[in-house]
Amino acid sequence: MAEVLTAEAVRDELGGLAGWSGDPAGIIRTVELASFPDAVAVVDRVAVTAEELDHHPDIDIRWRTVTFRCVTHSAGGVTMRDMDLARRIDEIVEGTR
Ligand SMILES: C[C@H](O)[C@H](O)[C@H]1CNC2=NC(N)=NC(=O)C2=N1
Repeated sequence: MAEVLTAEAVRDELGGLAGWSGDPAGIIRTVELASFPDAVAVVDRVAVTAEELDHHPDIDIRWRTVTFRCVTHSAGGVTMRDMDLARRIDEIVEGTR
């Protein structure tokens, strides 16, 4: 099972993930899309990737603002699987804009 990262390791990893913040309890990024359908489309693409990875973010949609939170629930904290998922979410968001 993936190991929970230390606070220092999370800080280091977040240095390479623009727009993400957080700590070993979870990392989050909020993005604003052009419209509600665009926001839902991003979430739909993230859903496909999450199924591929068998790793799923917590997602909050408010009109055209989407917040993704990544934490490995089974491990009780943030692991490298969350960093990998965050990078994949970034690719999807940037590809939608
Ligand atoms: C059986 C399956 O691997 C697990 O239930 C997965 C699914 N997706 C998951 N996603 C996240 N973020 N944390 C988990 O612990 C998790 N567990």
